[in-house]
Amino acid sequence: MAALSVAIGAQHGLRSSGAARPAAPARTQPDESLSKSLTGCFALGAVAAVHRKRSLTLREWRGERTMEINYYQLDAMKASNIRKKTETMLEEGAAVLKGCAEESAQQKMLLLLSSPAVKELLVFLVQDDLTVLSVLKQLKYFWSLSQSHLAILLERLAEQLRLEHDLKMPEAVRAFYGENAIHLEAADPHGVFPTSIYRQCDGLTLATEDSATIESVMSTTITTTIKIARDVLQPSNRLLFDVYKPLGRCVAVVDDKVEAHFGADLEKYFEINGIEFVKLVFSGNEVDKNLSNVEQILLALKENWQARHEPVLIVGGGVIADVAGMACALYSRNTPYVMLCTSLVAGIDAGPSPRVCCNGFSYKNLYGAYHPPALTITDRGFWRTMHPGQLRHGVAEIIKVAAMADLHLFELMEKWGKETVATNFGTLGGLDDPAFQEVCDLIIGKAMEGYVRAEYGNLWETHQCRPHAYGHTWSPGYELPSGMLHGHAVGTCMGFGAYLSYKEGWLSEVDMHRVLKVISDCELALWHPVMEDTVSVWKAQIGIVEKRGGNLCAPIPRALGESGYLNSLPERLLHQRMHEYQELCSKYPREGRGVQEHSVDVGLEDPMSKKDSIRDADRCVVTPMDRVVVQLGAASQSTSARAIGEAARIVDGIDEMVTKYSSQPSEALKNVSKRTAMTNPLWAELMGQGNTSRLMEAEMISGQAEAQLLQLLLKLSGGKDVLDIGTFTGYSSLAMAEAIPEDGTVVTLEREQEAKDMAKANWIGSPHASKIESLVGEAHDLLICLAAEDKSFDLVFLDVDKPGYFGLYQMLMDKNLLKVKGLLVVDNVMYKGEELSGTELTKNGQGAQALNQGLLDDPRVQQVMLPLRDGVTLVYRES
Ligand SMILES: C[S@@+](CC[C@H](N)C(=O)[O-])C[C@H]1O[C@@H](n2cnc3c(N)ncnc32)[C@H](O)[C@@H]1O
Repeated sequence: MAALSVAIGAQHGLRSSGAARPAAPARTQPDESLSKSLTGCFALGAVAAVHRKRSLTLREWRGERTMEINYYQLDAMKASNIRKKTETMLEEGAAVLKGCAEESAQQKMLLLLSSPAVKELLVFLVQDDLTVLSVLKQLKYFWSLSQSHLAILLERLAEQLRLEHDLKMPEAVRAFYGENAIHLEAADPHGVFPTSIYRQCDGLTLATEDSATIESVMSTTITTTIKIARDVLQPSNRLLFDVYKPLGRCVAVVDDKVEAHFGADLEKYFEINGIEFVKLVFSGNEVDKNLSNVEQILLALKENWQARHEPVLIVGGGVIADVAGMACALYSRNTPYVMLCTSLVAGIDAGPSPRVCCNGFSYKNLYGAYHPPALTITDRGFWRTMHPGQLRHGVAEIIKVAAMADLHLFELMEKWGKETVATNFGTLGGLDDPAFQEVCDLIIGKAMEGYVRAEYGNLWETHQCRPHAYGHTWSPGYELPSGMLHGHAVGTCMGFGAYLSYKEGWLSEVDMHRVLKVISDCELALWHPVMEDTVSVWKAQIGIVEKRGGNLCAPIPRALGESGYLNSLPERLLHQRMHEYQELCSKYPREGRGVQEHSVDVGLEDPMSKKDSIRDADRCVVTPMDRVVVQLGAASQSTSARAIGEAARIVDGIDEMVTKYSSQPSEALKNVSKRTAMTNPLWAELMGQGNTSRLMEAEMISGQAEAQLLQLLLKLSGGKDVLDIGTFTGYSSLAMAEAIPEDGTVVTLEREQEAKDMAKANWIGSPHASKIESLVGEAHDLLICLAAEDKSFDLVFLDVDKPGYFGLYQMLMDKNLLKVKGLLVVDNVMYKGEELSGTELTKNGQGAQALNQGLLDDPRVQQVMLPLRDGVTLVYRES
């Protein structure tokens, strides 16, 4: 109903906000089907309003099947008031429609909106009784899409009436609705200027009289709909039509593998329905579930002028649901999306999940947000193209819900589990058996309902009584090393949980075996040899206790279909129970092993082979110490993330400590900071290439400690003619300029004009800036010029591309650019510890090594290498 108010506001030029676009994409013309559906929509609203049962199923009303929804009980008085008004409106509306049967849809709508009974009801709903409005909003979102989209259609129609047709709304009618819109600005801004029709927020703010203390309590309402449907891509199917037709277009993020099978069907659907379709295809592979993929999606959305109120359509399985859902959470801080699930796991678990996420630095789901879809559609028709092994492992998620929360579903799985697996859930067999088809839908619907009931009631995961974590307590310790598909790992852990429940005296022995049997019947694993390493399983338990806020809180069935939580399992007992459980599994078919239980068995890569070393090595290695951390992580995959994080903290701490206990830089030098560098396009360019800010900071800016060293060396030596090779931010030039006498000079060389300009800007304000002479060009060419001018220097700081180091050094020596008794300071001589690690050297590593060796071989110099940051060598020229 909030959107209905928008429709009314739109008559008066009050527009709902959306992203500005260069040119508005062509919008859909309202068609005749609109006027046909009008009467139905009004009737739907009427029945909803007066229906006083606590629960109502759509099946009762429209003969379709959907989940049962609980509604608020309406106050009898309000209901009868609405009923009266609605009946009057229906009568009057029907008469209006009858009297203008030959008119256009626009004309019909105009007449309807002008009718006194319609006007009265619409305004009554939003103005006189906001409680009822909120109830109707629930009904709108949870019951019938056609009703909710009436509101959007009204807005579009009103806009078109105003802008594109000669049909003018009479002033009196416009004024009537206009007054209502003005009222709403104060009473319910969501009703007149919404940016989202799926979310609302409210806040209660209290303050002391002097406003010195302000307390606020905020609340959020998120609405969502879940549909189990068939033939969603049949052009006659209304589900996607109802969302996107009123908007005029659909921007979709599609999994690349789904695109191969269903891309053409998707295009056809939107084409036949006259809806502009923008298809963005992205990888749905676990290995690509990273932040840069999220960024790519964000960019694609921006390039297509995605507005924050248009739901993005996400088509695919669990990975694309996570990654594209994450992009939607970030895009304009929160953009709605519709999830069209094409895999079993997505269809009952990841798809409607309120959690969206991506991996980072090799940690699974390091980044994430809570952002449920506005609409989730599960159509098992898509599963016919799934690899049977992929489908099978998804079944574990159904058993999980069944054992923990739904005995009826559990019994269905006992009876039909085998057959659903064998037929890809009725898509590769059993097609001509309507009863079996019904069973398949029922199983999916029930599993979905269980999931939604548990997860949406604990949206922010603010407590750990999560039945859905059944099968996820100990398996994280061995899933990755085993190479098992997730569902099989969950299967083993569910079996173990059922055994623990039996040992606790919760499940009877018979029921415990029922759980094990259903897992086994569905050809999922109960046991895997990797579990013999019970020490790893214990480590996993420690990790999970940490994750669950200090509690084990392991979900296991208390009875079949009922959740319980085990909060204590001492180490010795865990080892013992694991051995007992192994023995138990050995008596099951296949000795408890699953069918096609490994990722490689279903054509996927072994996740271990793709598991990049612990901290995204290439990006994080800046200094030799960084290399130590990476080696530590790579040495043992079982090294806990915490230990590696601790090592990283110490390594980072070394730099911090050196900085802390060295003399502090001048204010001018402080200004030449990382932030200054970040404003430069060079920074953006390097970031675009995937470098991190840490890399930029450490590699490109001569750090504070090095600057202090340069200053001390100059003060000690009394040098006043200085050459700085590699200007970049100008930090080292300015540091050295500060340390030389008034008549001293720093000549600084840089290949990039942009860097020179940035450095110059950074020196403004320093009284020492006048000592700096800045030259642009290749260092090699500029050295030739300087030599031709007979220039020579007391101190040279060399800090450019490493492959050129040795050649430049030879020029400095051979052309006497470095004075005898002068000092050369060279940065990055350890080059990220490449030589130390014994790995193949990069060109930069080779460049640093060539210089190091060249210095050793040159009798004219004496040098010392200092392990400061990335290694600094001091070279004294003796002859
Ligand atoms: C490591 S940064 C220098 C950092 C600088 N000392 C500071 O304090 O910000 C290296 C700079 O040298 C420049 N450069 C690299 N190779 C060069 C070459 N062969 N000739 C001239 N400039 C070069 C790069 O463009 C970059 O700006």
